[in-house]
Amino acid sequence: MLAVHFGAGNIGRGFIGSLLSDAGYQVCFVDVNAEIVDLLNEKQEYRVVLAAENSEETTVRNVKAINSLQNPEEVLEAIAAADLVTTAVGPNILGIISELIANGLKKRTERRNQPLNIIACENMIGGSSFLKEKVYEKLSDAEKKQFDQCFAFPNAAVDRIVPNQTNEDKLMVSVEPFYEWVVDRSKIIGEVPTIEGVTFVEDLTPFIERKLFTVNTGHAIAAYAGYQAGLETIKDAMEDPDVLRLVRATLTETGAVLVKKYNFDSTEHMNYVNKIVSRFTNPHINDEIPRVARGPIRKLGPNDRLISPAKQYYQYLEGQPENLAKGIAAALRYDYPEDQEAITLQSKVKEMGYEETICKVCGLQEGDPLVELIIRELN
Ligand SMILES: NC(=O)C1=CN([C@@H]2O[C@H](COP(=O)(O)OP(=O)(O)OC[C@H]3O[C@@H](n4cnc5c(N)ncnc54)[C@H](O)[C@@H]3O)[C@@H](O)[C@H]2O)C=CC1
Ligand SMILES: O=P(O)(O)OC[C@H]1O[C@](O)(CO)[C@@H](O)[C@@H]1O
Repeated sequence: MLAVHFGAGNIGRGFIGSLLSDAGYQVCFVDVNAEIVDLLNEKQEYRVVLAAENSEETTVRNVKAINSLQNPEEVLEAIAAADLVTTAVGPNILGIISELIANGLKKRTERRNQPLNIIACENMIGGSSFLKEKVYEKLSDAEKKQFDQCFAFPNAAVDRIVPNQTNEDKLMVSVEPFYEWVVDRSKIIGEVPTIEGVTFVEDLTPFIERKLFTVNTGHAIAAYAGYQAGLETIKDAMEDPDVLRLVRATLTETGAVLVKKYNFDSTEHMNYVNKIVSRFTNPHINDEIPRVARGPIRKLGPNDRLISPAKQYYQYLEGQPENLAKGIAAALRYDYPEDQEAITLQSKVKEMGYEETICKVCGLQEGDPLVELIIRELN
């Protein structure tokens, strides 16, 4: 069995590639990082080490890689032969890889009539659906019909903290022990793949919202508030009483929305929140704030981890999401000079002021109570 995985980065090697290899797939990574691609082809294996007391280590074997900049034709061949395609490249890159995926799938339809699932493993709602849209933009109406018969893009939620790696062994990845990979079974075409560690569910929405509005909201708040407090790592941020208080208060707000919307058991949900807060404070993980804060414009988007739960707070509850607004204000102030989105965000603020920036970046309307609440926090 062959799995073609786009993105041999932290989550690609440290999570998706590792589970797929354990499930018996040969994993063919596709990446633009020549050093990583060459090393993967040279060694054909890499180490995954658990960031925990016992530093348990496993070796992921039977892997290879293609440099999509140098050998795009090879990528098309791999897609034509694949039993599964997955991605972990970042939401902004999905549009870029969609051309190769479209062409690979076209090649496949010329060769064989075998169904294929393409699963985007990104921190976003509807990642695979978005990738499908981008792929379909490149097709004729007849090709779209043909693709509908053969290919599916089930959405997924992936959760494992894999910080940026600074190991001497460039392929080795240090990962937290916890992981969760949930896939929308209702959209799978053909046989449901057997991958230990993947949970297939009929309705993904509660899972992805629970994950995005808890792990990712909490992490983002720790990062943006921690940055404003002059701190360097998530661990430092979580040790700061003010940041910790804000993270917990925010997760109480998102938790209240989730419990109301999905009828979750509130005690169980609080246990989930506590587990996540303890993951953020894992002493074996050195997670720098700029990694977790990266891409503030994306993270401030209307359907992402900060604005979406804040909007839903008004929909499902009484009162206002005061703490989410504090976190959003910290995100709007994020000015890390090595983050291109932070630079763009700050130039928008300079040019248009906060109100217009919030409306444009967060997709909110002037006069919306959430806009007013955020502005209050910024003053
Ligand atoms: N690191 C983590 O803990 C988690 C990350 N994610 C999600 O996984 C995705 C990837 O994140 P990370 O692995 O942390 O990032 P990363 O930066 O470590 O990995 C991304 C990889 O994609 C590659 N890439 C960039 N452009 C490409 C292209 N055009 N074609 C093929 N490969 C390309 C990069 O060279 C890099 O190796 C993101 O959507 C992130 O939100 C989800 C859960 C956990
Ligand atoms: O990968 P993104 O969306 O930029 O955000 C970083 C987030 O991803 C994670 O790496 C994994 O969920 C978290 O550590 C963090 O909340």
